Amino acid sequence: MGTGRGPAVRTSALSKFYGRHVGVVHLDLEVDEGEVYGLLGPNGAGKTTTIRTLLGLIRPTSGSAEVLGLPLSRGVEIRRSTGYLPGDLALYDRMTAAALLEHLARLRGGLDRGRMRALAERLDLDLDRRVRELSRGNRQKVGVVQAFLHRPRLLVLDEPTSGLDPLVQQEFQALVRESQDQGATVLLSSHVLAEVQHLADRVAIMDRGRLVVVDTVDGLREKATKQVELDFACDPPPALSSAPGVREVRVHGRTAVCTVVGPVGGLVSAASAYGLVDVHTHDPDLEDAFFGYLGGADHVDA
Ligand SMILES: Nc1ncnc2c1ncn2[C@@H]1O[C@H](COP(=O)(O)OP(=O)(O)OP(=O)(O)O)[C@@H](O)[C@H]1O
Repeated sequence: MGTGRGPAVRTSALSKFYGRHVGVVHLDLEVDEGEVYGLLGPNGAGKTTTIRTLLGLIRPTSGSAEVLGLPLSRGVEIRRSTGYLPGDLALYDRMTAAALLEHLARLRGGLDRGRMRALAERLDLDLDRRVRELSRGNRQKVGVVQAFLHRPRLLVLDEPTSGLDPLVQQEFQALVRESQDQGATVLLSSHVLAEVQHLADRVAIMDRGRLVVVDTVDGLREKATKQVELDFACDPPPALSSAPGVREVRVHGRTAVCTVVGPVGGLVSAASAYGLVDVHTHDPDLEDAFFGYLGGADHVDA
């Protein structure tokens, strides 16, 4: 949840069309200062368009937004106070990682060499290699270091863990948490639902340029569908399909697999009158919420 310090990002009816093509439509977002906010959605949902618009890198077709209290027309100042990791990271590749990071830091007004070395060490990045010699994941680490290096008030991270191995992803998550502890706001776009689930206070789900829902991770979880497996001593009773929250029942021998929204208590007490032997539930993750909200649409390829 937010900290009540007011929004770090606020958009009002923000729309971006690329000619006739939809980028984002009528977007009303509010990210509180100090919160980690997840932007989730399938390919083409408009996450990158939203991010690039907020940083003043592309102009909205209509609507307005404020980032750190500044209107989008003050993009240079917005970018100076922001650590931005683009999804399509392109780096000067003739320099060593250290030289490139020093160069980028100077453009922002100064380099904390100790912090650069510490971040590189945590992410296991060799600063002395030329960028073009680095693997894709190691280049991504250079992108992560440059985003966090100047301890920005706002971090905007577009698909940040793409290409990072699981250990480095854990370190990245620790970095996000530390930044939040130090007061930073973090806007994080991702296809990796598990990553957002562990980091985000709130999540916005986008689809085809539109905001589908904004909720806390717990709120999404409550509304998500979950699978409940009920084992019976004899054939499962047909009455299960009319129990509270049950959306679907599939029967395999003496087991009924029920798709349920909300608490499972009603289903379990209905089942207990019919020789219920055992219950297994699978805790829903955001993937279930995601599919629930998008109606299980098959265009979702997250
Ligand atoms: N430069 C452009 N010209 C035309 N259409 C564009 C351009 N950039 C983005 N779009 C379109 O805008 C829509 C939103 O794209 P965007 O890149 O913002 O989505 P995304 O959620 O970041 O997707 P992904 O997860 O694939 O990166 C898509 O339909 C895309 O085709």
